[in-house]
Amino acid sequence: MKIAVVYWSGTGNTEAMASLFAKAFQGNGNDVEVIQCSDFDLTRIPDFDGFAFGCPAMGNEELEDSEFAPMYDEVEPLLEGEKVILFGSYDWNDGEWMEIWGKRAEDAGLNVLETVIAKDYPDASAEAEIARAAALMA
Ligand SMILES: Cc1cc2nc3c(=O)[nH]c(=O)nc-3n(C[C@H](O)[C@H](O)[C@H](O)COP(=O)(O)O)c2cc1C
Repeated sequence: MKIAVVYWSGTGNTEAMASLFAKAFQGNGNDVEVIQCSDFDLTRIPDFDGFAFGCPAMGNEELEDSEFAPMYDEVEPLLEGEKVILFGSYDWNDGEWMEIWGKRAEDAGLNVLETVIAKDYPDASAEAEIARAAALMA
């Protein structure tokens, strides 16, 4: 498969998760492109068979609103039935933003294979969770 890993990261934690996803996808024999969200738009969708979108909890349990959310709002309606994994880092809450995001994506008809969250920088257990989730993209 050709997989796009599309992410936003302010302080590098979600970026580290994106790198771990890329490594895991590649280890499973996929072609991977890691793309900053501002470089991704709807014209790129046909290039890929699967998508991993990464964004930390921002605002008040929200997606980052200046770069990630505008991109995601544009592409989500065009991803019906597509395989996606959603991931991101958080800190002081309990991951509610990802529950909201996952439900939103399912309601839009995306095939959400898994959601993965990491508190701050991804630790060894987050890395294992990423490897397990990445194997679902097949
Ligand atoms: C403006 C701002 C808003 C945030 N809002 C939340 C939040 O609503 N819930 C939460 O658990 N963490 C929140 N955080 C913490 C970040 O999600 C956390 O630091 C995360 O690891 C950042 O990921 P990054 O390094 O990929 O930018 C916020 C951080 C910032 C700077």
